[in-house]
Amino acid sequence: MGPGQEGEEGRGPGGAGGPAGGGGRSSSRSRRRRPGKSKGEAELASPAGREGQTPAATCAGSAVWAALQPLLPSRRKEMDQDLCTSTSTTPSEPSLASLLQQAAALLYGEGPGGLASFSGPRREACLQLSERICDYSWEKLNVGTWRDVDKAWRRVYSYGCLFRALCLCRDGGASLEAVHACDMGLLLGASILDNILVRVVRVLQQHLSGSPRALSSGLASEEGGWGGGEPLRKKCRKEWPQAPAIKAEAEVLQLVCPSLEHFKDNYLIPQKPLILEGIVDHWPCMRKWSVDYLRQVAGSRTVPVELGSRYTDEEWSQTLMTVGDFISRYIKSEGQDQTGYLAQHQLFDQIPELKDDIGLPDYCCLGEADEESITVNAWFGPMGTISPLHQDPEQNFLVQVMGRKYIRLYSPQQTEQLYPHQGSLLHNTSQVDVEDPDLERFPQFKAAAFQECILSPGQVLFIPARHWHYVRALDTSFSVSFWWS
Ligand SMILES: O=C(O)CCC(=O)C(=O)O
Ligand SMILES: [Fe+2]
Repeated sequence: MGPGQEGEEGRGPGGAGGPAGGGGRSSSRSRRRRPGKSKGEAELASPAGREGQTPAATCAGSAVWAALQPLLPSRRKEMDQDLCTSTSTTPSEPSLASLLQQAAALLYGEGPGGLASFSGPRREACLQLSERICDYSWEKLNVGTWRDVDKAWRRVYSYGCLFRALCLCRDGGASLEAVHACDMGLLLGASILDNILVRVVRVLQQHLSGSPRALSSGLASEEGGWGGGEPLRKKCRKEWPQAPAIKAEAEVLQLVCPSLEHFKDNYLIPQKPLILEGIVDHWPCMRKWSVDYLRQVAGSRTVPVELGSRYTDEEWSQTLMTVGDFISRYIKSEGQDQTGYLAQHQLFDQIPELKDDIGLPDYCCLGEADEESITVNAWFGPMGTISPLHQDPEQNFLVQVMGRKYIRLYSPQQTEQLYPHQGSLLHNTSQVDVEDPDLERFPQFKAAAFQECILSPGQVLFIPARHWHYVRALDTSFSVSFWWS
């Protein structure tokens, strides 16, 4: 989970948590393990991809190091204090605390040179330690369900990733491996040193040379428990009728910029769905974002991707890959018979450049909780992604930025007719395939009252808390959801 990605809700079983930065949805498969030390990781750790020691590389290393140093605590003592907090709650692991202290000692050095003189054998030794720290904490992250993983272990993992990234780019300059190390910390670790990994990766991005396309590939996707491996053969729903005919009597109402009062009295309080128009037209994403723009800004960043048509399928899994690879494999590739979905991911905490392109719907101020508690998720995928019928605990503004989505809504009063899965993991998900229901197994479903719409770019759907929603992308689509209370 990325910085601040503590929300454990969403489609899929709420509350199980998930490391993919994907909060609850990722957790929808908490029975799946997080990615093991993968082939991808092994490749990334191989010397080949690391810092060439050419004079040019060394020069690049000096420039990036000069930019990174101000981000780090200026004195080792400050880092030690933070390390102590990170390890104080880990179940007595003196050896690990000592590994962290040793890595910090190598980073800062004993002499007057301090951080500036971090190089050569000190860097080599620190790199080895960082890998041991990552491996050690990785094991801890992979035991039991994500929800039960001690946050202290996630902080330790972040430290391992930070040390690793610093070592990788010292001498050799910014590299994709270093960006990947930071992203792993952001996705699976917990915030350290006031979210330093976000700032480090921003500096690395600024120093990476090469075309965005070149930057977007070359990192192997994670394998292991999150899928990868055998490609799925399940067809996505490309053969579905593009846009279903919307029944006039079931269509969700649309209003252009209603006043806060009007929205509150007529939709929020009575918990009625509504499409709001004209409220996000001025957001930069509405004119800036395209598949190519996303590749340019985020191509080299590692993100969680869901593989398979829907998270309720047995074959469904999750993997990690760069945005660039995701776009090449699942968005741009023709005839891809497997669906990939960058779903329910707090991308904007991971990549603040993209956050600058979005805003916060004004109507969120009607909530009682403070702004910081609003969960903002990205949903980026090809035509045919499906979010099975499910409910979330909070109010939602689903902002459509690119492409269209077919959405079906059922009020919580209809719950019995929707046949939620039994048991705690998928209790917030219906067993019914909305567009192809098995009416013999689920006879009441036919009688359930619903509303529906095709959500187009610039439109914002208000989904009241606990309203059941089913979503199918009709085009390559990017939506941003705001969960608020
Ligand atoms: O767009 C989707 O696929 C699902 C969105 C969703 O479930 C949500 O925003 O809560
Ligand atoms: Fe949802």
